[in-house]
Amino acid sequence: MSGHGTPIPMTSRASGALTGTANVPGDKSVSHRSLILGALAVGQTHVTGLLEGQDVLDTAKAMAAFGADVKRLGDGEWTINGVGVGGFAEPEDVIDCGNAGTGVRLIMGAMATSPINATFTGDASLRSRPMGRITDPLALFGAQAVGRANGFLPLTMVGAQNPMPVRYTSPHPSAQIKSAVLLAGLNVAGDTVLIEKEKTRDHSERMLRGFGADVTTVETDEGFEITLKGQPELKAQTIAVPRDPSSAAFPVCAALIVEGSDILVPNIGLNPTRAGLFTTLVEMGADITFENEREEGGEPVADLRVRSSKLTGVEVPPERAPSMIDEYPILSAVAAFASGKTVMRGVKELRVKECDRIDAMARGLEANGVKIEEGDDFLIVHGQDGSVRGGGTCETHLDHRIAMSFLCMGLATDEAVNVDDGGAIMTSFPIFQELMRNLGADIS
Ligand SMILES: O=C(O)C1=C[C@@H](OP(=O)(O)O)[C@@H](O)[C@H](O)C1
Ligand SMILES: C=C(OP(=O)(O)O)C(=O)O
Repeated sequence: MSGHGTPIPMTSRASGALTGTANVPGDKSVSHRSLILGALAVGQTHVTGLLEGQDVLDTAKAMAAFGADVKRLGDGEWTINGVGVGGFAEPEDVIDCGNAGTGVRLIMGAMATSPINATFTGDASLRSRPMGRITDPLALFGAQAVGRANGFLPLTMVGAQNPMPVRYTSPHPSAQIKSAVLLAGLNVAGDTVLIEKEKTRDHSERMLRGFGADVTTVETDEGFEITLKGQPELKAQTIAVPRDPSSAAFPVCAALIVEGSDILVPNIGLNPTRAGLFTTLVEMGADITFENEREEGGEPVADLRVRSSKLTGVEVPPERAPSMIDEYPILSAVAAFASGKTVMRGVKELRVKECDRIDAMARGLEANGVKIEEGDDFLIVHGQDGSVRGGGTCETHLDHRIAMSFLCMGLATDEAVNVDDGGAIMTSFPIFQELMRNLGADIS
């Protein structure tokens, strides 16, 4: 688990052209959901391409603790023999979700409508992230969260004895809130309805349908209204996890800023609720081509060919934020090399991720000679037109995306860029350093 070991300082230096193929790991969101839905299904779910990052491994362990039979057959290949909706057993020990907000929040939802109790914890980062956004809607089903006065982990979820279906309007644009409510609704007779004002990633809806649940989405004046019919029998599935666009973002952005680069990033999931970064990069003048566009397992997929490019700052439309929420750190790093300002507004959700990502990016960029402006829900990066000083040490606060963003930035700065701790990279992209070095990146 990240955050419990000794810090791992890392450094990146100006590198020659990046070339070759970047085979990034499986999608983290789809991997968590494959394990959780597999555990709630009847029969054996077979998964290939599962991300074996620590976040997902912690979810696999948790599903075993709730009674599913979870087995690793080989690299990324897993089976889950599920217990069926309503079949979760009470775990004998604390569920430690490590660094994973998605893991803990979705699992809390999945168990909240069963008459069992479970105690959840995580690392220092996860123990400082808000859980009220999940425990509040789960309380409407009849589940109770008991724990610290500030609502942070550790906490015990006391599952509802007689759960009631819920109609809930999410106060934040969050797929984790939506997913927790829908997963809780599985074990409740009647319709559970979740309304979101802005569309967030829809992997839960797609995968629930794939497992046989009745889930409908309609657009109304209030936003997107998602209805799940309770107590379905979920049927085990065969799942090929697409590769993670949020991980692809790092080699893609590195290739854009390192002169002469030309790389291929195959098989990337391009679900429109996830692909906002690529739209933004193309608007900035990025030379990205989407080759072999196709559908795999119900998700759009393409191979990305990326060549280094001269970029111009843009104003990112705030309504695009949910579709690229995890990509603002790497976009901020790339924006430092553009000409002109890149304006990112409507991004206050960044303040409650593995760390306060607006603050972490702002401080790290300043330490490397980049001018920024920041506010409660915005960050503006003043592009240095291709020449960024570097030379700074960036604090990563147990946040994988902050670490990888600054390490990519350092591949094109005048002086080396240091991060104080790259340990958290293991949570989502365990082969990051090896993959980047194979492309020619100087990261040590
Ligand atoms: O549902 C998911 O798989 C995720 C949802 C997002 O979080 P929020 O729901 O908090 O926006 C995202 O940041 C996270 O990396 C994965
Ligand atoms: C925010 C992230 O993950 P989580 O919320 O699952 O910790 C992320 O991976 O960028």
